[in-house]
Amino acid sequence: MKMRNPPVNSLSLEFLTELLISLEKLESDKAFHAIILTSDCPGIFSAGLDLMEMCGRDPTHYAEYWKAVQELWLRFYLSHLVVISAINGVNAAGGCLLALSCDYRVLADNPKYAMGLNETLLGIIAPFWFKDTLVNTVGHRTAERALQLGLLFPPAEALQVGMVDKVVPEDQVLSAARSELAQWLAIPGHARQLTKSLMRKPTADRLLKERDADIQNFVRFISRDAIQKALRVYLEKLKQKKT
Ligand SMILES: CCCCCC/C=C/CC(=O)SCCNC(=O)CCNC(=O)[C@H](O)C(C)(C)COP(=O)(O)OP(=O)(O)OC[C@H]1O[C@@H](n2cnc3c(N)ncnc32)[C@H](O)[C@@H]1OP(=O)(O)O
Repeated sequence: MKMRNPPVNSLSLEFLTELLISLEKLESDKAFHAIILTSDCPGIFSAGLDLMEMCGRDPTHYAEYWKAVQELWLRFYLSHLVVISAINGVNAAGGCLLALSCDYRVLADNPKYAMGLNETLLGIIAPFWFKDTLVNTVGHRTAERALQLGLLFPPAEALQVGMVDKVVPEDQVLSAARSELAQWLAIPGHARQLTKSLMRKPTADRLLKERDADIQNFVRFISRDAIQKALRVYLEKLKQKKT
């Protein structure tokens, strides 16, 4: 599955919906057993959630958007397919969450390709299920430091903390993901799927139980004047970087 939403694969509502439909199609076709998730945007895996979806819109839109974000995470996190990410670019916040929801992560060895949950740098907060997904991957202490500081880890550090499983030269990201896949596909499917569910269901259930409250909380938070201002300032900084 190659993500293509130029220029930065930001996860707009439309793009989230496309990803969701693609995933559902693959999951419902018995011929498919695995997905390699990668990017078609040079140098960028994903810039995360689309800030334009969270800025200057009305509460109904925020609620619709957040429901789609939740849905995509739940589907990827609990997918019965083997999902491996071949991370071939910088990967921030919501994009990093997508990669963390995969079963295995291969990252291209380029110092520019940092990844992490950098929400605090924008003046916003990673929701509890972003946090849980990170804790499940790197452990509590590393996650606590990474989340508070909004750290984006370059490849060597991402490997060291366990945010990714393998770092390989850039031209080998896909082949390394394919080689890894062979090992996962050699395991009896039902045993692997049930084990995945056993490991992940408690984390997903936390959100499933509180889904509506989580949406309301997001809408309240993102609608605050101070948060809207912080997002506008951040977007403006991104634009000024060019001049
Ligand atoms: C309880 C409440 C909880 C609230 C939780 C909300 C959770 C949010 C999670 C998120 O995912 S927030 C998004 C975090 N993402 C980032 O911080 C990444 C921002 N982007 C970048 O750092 C850079 O763009 C890049 C990815 C490193 C790429 O750099 P590059 O120099 O190649 O491109 P740019 O010139 O910066 O960007 C091109 C173009 O795209 C726009 N853009 C970039 N990122 C986003 C984005 N996330 N959403 C929307 N638009 C984005 C950027 O503004 C440029 O636009 P222009 O019109 O061409 O100037």
